[in-house]
Amino acid sequence: MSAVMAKAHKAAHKIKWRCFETREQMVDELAEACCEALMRGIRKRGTASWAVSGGSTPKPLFDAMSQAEIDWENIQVALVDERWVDLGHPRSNEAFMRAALQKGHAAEAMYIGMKTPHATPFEAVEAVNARYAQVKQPFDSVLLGLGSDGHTASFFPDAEGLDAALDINGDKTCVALRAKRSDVTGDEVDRMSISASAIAKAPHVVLMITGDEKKAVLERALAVDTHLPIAKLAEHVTITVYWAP
Ligand SMILES: O=C(O)[C@H](O)[C@@H](O)[C@H](O)[C@H](O)COP(=O)(O)O
Repeated sequence: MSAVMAKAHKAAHKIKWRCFETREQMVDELAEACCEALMRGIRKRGTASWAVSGGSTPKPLFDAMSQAEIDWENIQVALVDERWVDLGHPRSNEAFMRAALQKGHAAEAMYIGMKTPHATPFEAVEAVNARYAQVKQPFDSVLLGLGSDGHTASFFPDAEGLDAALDINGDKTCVALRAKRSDVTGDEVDRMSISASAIAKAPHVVLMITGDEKKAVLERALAVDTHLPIAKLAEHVTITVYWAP
């Protein structure tokens, strides 16, 4: 690749890498960065909001954050995205968030989930946006994850609703999607997600990933598979990647 092309490639996304030798080091640094972003929000406007993802990767970060002595009483913790299942379902992101984070000092925060009694997220989207209108916007910090299929938040490749979800000029905080069924989605193809435009307004957006496979997925998405949702989001949003083996 020529130097000019390499530069053009580089300019096409706004990803910053922070690579660590161990997961413990990564979690320490990321917890500090999230605390700083939330405290900055509190200093400026009295309250802060943190949008968090499900998945297995954030668990140690939630453990660390639950012990952080920050002003949790003035912090709202909301979901980045949700599978359209009830709180009692084993794959509920809200249940995971509450079990992993709503303890220790972080028990004092206010927690906001996405699921409503509506049959589908498309029917629920107005109600969920009304709920999220109570959450401080823009989010002071957004924690994203990455799937092996290149999805982040609930921006699944080829999902119904994906174009609206990725519209950087969109005016909705929350959007409904229906993913194509895959090994990654499992049965839960119906989704609610915060939108790319809501993520883009946040001053602190991080993507937490571990292991060589996820790193390779991200590198390939940014360089080759640029149609994948994570690459599309990174065209418009400055995202700091926290990676450890
Ligand atoms: O709603 C979901 O389907 C999950 O939350 C999902 O988006 C998850 O964040 C990624 O697939 C990464 O998952 P792991 O952290 O388990 O690898």
